Amino acid sequence: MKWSEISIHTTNEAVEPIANILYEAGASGIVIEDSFDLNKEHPEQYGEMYELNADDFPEEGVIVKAYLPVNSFLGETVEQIKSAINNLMSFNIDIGKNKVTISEVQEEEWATAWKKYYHPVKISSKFTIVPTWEEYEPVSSDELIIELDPGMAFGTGTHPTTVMSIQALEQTVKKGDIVYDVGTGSGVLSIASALLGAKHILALDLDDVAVESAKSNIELNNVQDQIIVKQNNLLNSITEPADVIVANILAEIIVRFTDDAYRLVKDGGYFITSGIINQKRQEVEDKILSSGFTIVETLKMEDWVTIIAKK
Ligand SMILES: C[S@@+](CC[C@H](N)C(=O)[O-])C[C@H]1O[C@@H](n2cnc3c(N)ncnc32)[C@H](O)[C@@H]1O
Repeated sequence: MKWSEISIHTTNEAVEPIANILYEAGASGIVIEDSFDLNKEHPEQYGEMYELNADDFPEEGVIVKAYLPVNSFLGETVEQIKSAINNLMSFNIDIGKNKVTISEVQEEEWATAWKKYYHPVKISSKFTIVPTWEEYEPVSSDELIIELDPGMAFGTGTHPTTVMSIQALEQTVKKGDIVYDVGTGSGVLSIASALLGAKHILALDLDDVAVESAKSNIELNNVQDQIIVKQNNLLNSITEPADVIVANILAEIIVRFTDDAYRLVKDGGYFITSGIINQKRQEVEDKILSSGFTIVETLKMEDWVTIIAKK
C-alpha cells in the first residue's frame, strides 16, 4: 500500500482542530512537530531549507503531518482537508501561513509500520472487517467476517464510501442474486455480496493490480466459487442482466455509465452508487433519475453519500 504524507505548517492554536480534520479525513497517524523539535530532530534538513527560503520556515509555528492511503479519492480528500482548514478562519482561529505540502512516502519505510493502524472493525449490523494478520473471534453467531489484506489496491474496507456500499448491499442483496461490482478494488464488495448469499458475482476493475488483489482476497474468504473477477472498463461489453449493480467509484465516473446500468439491471433490481462527495450529489442524482431509476435512499457519512436507486 502506498501512502501520502500531508504536511501543514500552522500555528499552535490551530494544531488541535487541524488534527481533528485530518483524522476525520481518514488519516492514519498524525505527527506534530513544533519548530523547536523540528530544528532539533532534523538540523540538516531544517538548515538547508532555511537557507533556501527563510519565509517558509518561521521560527514560530508547528508542522502537523498526517498519512493518508494513496487511492482514487486522495485528490478529493486533500481538497476537503484544505477547505476545512481554511474554514477555521471563520471561527477566528489563526491558521498562520497554512503552507500545505504533499509527498509520497516510500513503501519500504512503511512496509509493515502501517499494519499497526488496522484492526478488526465492525462496519455494519452484520459485517466485521478483519485484517489478515489479526486473530478474531466472532462476537455473535450471525456476524459475517470479511478477511482483507489491503495490499496495494484501494480497500481497507473501512473508508466511508465502502462502509456505506456494504450497508446498501445488506439492504438489497437477496439469496441467489446476480451482482455486478464495478471498480472492485480489493474485492471487498463482491465478498460482502457472496456472504449475503448472492449466487453469481462479477467483480470488474480497469486496474490489473486491483484484479490480482481482488482475486487473492476472494480466495482468502473462500468465496471463489461465487465470484468471477475480470479486467473491464465499467460495464462495457456486459450483456447479461443483474439483480444488483454496485459501484464505488468517483462521481465523475458514475455519471458515465448510469444508462448502461439501467439497461442491465432487472426490473425491480438495484443500482448502488458510492464514492460521491457531497457537492456532487445533485449531479449524480439527476443523472441516475434521467436514466430511468427511482432513488430509494441516500446514505450519508462524513462528506460522502451513497445512493440506492431502483429500476
Ligand atoms: C474507490 S475504489 C473502490 C474499491 C472497492 N470497491 C471498495 O468499495 O472499497 C474504485 C475502484 O474503481 C476502479 N476503477 C476506476 N475507473 C474504472 C473503470 N473505468 N472501470 C472499472 N474500474 C474502474 C479503480 O481501479 C478502483 O479499484
